[in-house]
Amino acid sequence: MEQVRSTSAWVASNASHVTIDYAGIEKVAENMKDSIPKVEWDFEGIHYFDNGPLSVQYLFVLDAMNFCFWPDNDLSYDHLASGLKAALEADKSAFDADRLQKYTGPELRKLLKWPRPLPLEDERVRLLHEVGSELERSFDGKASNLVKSGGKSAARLVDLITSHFPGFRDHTMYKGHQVFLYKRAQIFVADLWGAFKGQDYGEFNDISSITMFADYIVPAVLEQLGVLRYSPCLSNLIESKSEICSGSEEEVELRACCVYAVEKIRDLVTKISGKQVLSVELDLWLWSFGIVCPSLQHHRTLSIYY
Ligand SMILES: Nc1nc2c(c(CN[C@H]3C=C[C@H](O)[C@@H]3O)cn2[C@@H]2O[C@H](COP(=O)(O)O)[C@@H](O)[C@H]2O)c(=O)[nH]1
Repeated sequence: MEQVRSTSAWVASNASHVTIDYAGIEKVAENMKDSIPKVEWDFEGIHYFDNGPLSVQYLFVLDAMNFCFWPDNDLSYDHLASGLKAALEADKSAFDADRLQKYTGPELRKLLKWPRPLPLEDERVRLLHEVGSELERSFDGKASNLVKSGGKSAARLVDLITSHFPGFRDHTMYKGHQVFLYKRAQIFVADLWGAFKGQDYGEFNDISSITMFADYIVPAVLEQLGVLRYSPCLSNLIESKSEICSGSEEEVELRACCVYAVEKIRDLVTKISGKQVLSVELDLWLWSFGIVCPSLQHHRTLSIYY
C-alpha cells in the first residue's frame, strides 16, 4: 500500500485536470474533530455473513466483480451484493472453485436474477473463472486459505491477491510513471475487517495501511465537499456524462487525487482530534454519503477495476 500512497501523491503533485483544495480538506477535518463519523459495515443489510469461511468466499467473489455498474441505469452495487447473497443461500456450493470456473454470462445473469446482460459481462465471467482456477491451483479452492496465507497483514494479503490474481492488478501508467491503486484488492481486506469486526478472518495488525478505495462515487463526494476541483474541460466531461477513457490522465488524476486527499484528511483529523482515524473509515463514510445523493454526477469510465 506504500506504493499506492506514494504514486498517488506523485500524481496529485503533477496533476493537470484535478486540483486538491487544502482549505476544503481543513473544513472537512474541522467538522470531524469532535465526532469522527462511524458507518457500520453492511449498514444496508445486503451482504451474506455467517461468521465462517463461506463468508470469505462470498466476499472474494463479490469483490472480484465489484466494478462498473453505472452503464445500466437500474443496476448498482446493492444488486450484486444481495444477488450473490441470495444465490449462496439457495445453493451453498454456488461459489465452489470448480463451479466458479464454469459460469457463463447468461448463467451469471440468472444467478443474480438480472433480466439483461450485465455491463462488462464477459469480463465479469472471465474474472470469475480466474478466481475459481487460481483458488483451486494455489489455495485448495478456498479464499479463506488465501486470507490465512496473509498472516494477519493487510499489506501482505493485498500483495498475495495482486500476485496470484491478475484481474486485481489495478495499476496504470501516468506521465511515464507507474501508478498503483489496487481498489478491489484493498476493499476485499476492508470487507473482511468490517464483516468479521477485526476478529478471526478480519484481524489485520496493519489495517491503518489501507488507503481509500478509488471508485467513481468518492471523487464526486470530495468534489461536492470542495476538496477536489476540476478543470472546466473535465467538469464538462463529467456533467455531460461523456465517457472518460480508462488510463487517461483525467481518469488517473480523479482516482489518485482521491487517495491523496483522503490521506491528508486522515492526517489532519488525527492531528486535531488526537484520535486515530483510518482511511477505511473515512472511505465508508464518504461512500455512504455519496450513494444517497442521486444528484451527484460521477465520472464514467468503462473499467474492470472499480
Ligand atoms: N470507495 C468505495 N467504493 C465502493 C464501496 C462499495 C461497497 N462497500 C461495502 C462495504 C461495506 C458497506 O456496507 C458497503 O456495502 C462499493 N463501491 C464502489 O461504488 C461504486 C458503485 O456505485 P453504484 O453504481 O452507485 O452502486 C462502484 O465503483 C463500487 O465498486 C465502498 O465501500 N467504498
